[in-house]
Amino acid sequence: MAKEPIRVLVTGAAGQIAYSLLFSVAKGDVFGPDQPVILHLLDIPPMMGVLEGVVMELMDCAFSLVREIIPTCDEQQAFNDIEAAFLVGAMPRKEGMERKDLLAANVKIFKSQGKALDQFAKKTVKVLVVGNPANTNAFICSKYAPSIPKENFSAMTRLDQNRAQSQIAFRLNVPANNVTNVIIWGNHSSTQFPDASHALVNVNGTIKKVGDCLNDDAYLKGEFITTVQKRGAAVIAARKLSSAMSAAKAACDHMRDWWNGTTEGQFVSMAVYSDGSYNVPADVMYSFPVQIGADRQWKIVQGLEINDFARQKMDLTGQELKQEKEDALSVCQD
Ligand SMILES: NC(=O)C1=CN([C@@H]2O[C@H](COP(=O)(O)OP(=O)(O)OC[C@H]3O[C@@H](n4cnc5c(N)ncnc54)[C@H](O)[C@@H]3O)[C@@H](O)[C@H]2O)C=CC1
Ligand SMILES: O=C([O-])CC(=O)C(=O)O
Repeated sequence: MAKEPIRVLVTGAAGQIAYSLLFSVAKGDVFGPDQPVILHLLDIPPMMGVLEGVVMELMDCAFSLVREIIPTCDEQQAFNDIEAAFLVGAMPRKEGMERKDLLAANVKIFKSQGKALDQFAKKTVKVLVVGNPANTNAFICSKYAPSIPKENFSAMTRLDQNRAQSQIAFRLNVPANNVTNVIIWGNHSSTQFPDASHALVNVNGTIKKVGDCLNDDAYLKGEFITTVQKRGAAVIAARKLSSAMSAAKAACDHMRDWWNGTTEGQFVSMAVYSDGSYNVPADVMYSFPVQIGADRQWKIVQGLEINDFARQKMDLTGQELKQEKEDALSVCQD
């Protein structure tokens, strides 16, 4: 029997990331090749002309899964009855900025959209925040949507995970998906902790520890971490625009795994509501390794060994999240 269409929202729909993201969602890469979608596309009034062009192109792709396209600048219409939301719409940073410098400009968008989620979306909606500073925007969004479980909100650190996985895969000369279980801890910022100490690699059919194959502790504790931490800034310096194709790919990977579940024995990183696991701060959106079942509920992977090196890095990024949260709460009170 044919599936009923689901309503999927993409905000910032006239922007860079959405241009790649919409293609993949419409093609069936996220919700499955047999899942029809009704696309809700939100942007601000001055972008409605550009959005019209995006709608034309989506139509011209002749995707069979797209049942309806709703371009709008009205939050009620955008959030009405949605089952999944990609909250991308926000200002991107420019060269020389940290992502938290966007907080004052962007966090109010997520306060308003939290309220809209609360009022109009399905209570089971899965929300992925991409707009920066993503963790703290997701925290605010959830705070203003008290009728929706906190577990339904997440922020994107999958791009960091993909970057980390790819750095290792190129170094070991294996395909990117042969590397698994790299972890991103904490904030999607330059304090994040990319951790390869639990990572595995499939070498000609044999699963080995990445650390044993690379045999280069100095790299994994040094250049590997800083490359991933600074990759967003490096893309901006080169492109004069922030990453878009790779951000869209990561958003698809994140939502696909949330919707369909993770592969047995593997975990992925998502910034989710922290319960204080691993003694990191609670009540912030902290990126953890998670596993997801067919019920679409994520669970933080427990019991991983944390050494002193990791402890210090996990604490540092946790402190930054606590500070960002305080700053965001005071912006929202204005
Ligand atoms: N979490 C992550 O890994 C990543 C996050 N980002 C962030 O994603 C965000 C979007 O990036 P781009 O698409 O490159 O930016 P962009 O500037 O190309 O597009 C953003 C779009 O959002 C729209 N917008 C602004 N306010 C809005 C509102 N209240 N409601 C709906 N739409 C609104 C703008 O009009 C624009 O069309 C930025 O904050 C960027 O820093 C980017 C890459 C990776
Ligand atoms: O660096 C930026 O501002 C955009 C972003 O979040 C990333 O590429 O990771």
